[in-house]
Amino acid sequence: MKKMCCEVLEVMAEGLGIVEKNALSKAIGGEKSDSCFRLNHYPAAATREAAEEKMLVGFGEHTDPQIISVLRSNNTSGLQICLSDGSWVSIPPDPSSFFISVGDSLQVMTNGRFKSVKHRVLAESKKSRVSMIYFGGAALSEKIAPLKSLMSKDEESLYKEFTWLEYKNAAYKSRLSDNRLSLFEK
Ligand SMILES: O=C(O)CCC(=O)C(=O)O
Ligand SMILES: [Fe+2]
Repeated sequence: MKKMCCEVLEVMAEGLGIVEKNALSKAIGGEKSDSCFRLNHYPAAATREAAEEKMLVGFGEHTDPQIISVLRSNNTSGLQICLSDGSWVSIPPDPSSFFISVGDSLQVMTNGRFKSVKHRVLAESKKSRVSMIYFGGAALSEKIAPLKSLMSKDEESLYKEFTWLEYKNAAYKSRLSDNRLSLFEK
């Protein structure tokens, strides 16, 4: 999983025109990277009507605080992402693909060029959902800041300086749905 995260981040760095291939991936490639793996289980809604009528939330809306997340489920729907106009879009399950999302830390490292995606899970199916997610995070002491090699002349960081430990502590103290990055915006 870590290798896949690094490869995706290397492609993203290339797409941003950064010369140093591992400029983004080195934060999670090292031994001290604070990455973790999570399994979620969402029991099925009792009936399809219950799922449709009550819009049962299995995992409330949030952004992931780490750099990047890689997810796969047991081919069961439920995951939705929020578009910039506030509408929710269902992500079709795909047993042969990984779903990759940008976390808050990557938003900061790219000074807002990539945005962390707000998502949630609805228990909308009669089938129970199991998902597995690898969260690629930086070392606890690592400064999360825009990459110098990416910033144009006169461009300023949109964020205050903080370490991954500071952000993680703040994120876990806040409510899931809070815009947790706003605490660190300048
Ligand atoms: O279970 C899912 O599909 C998503 C869960 C999630 O967003 C998370 O664990 O951060
Ligand atoms: Fe998430």
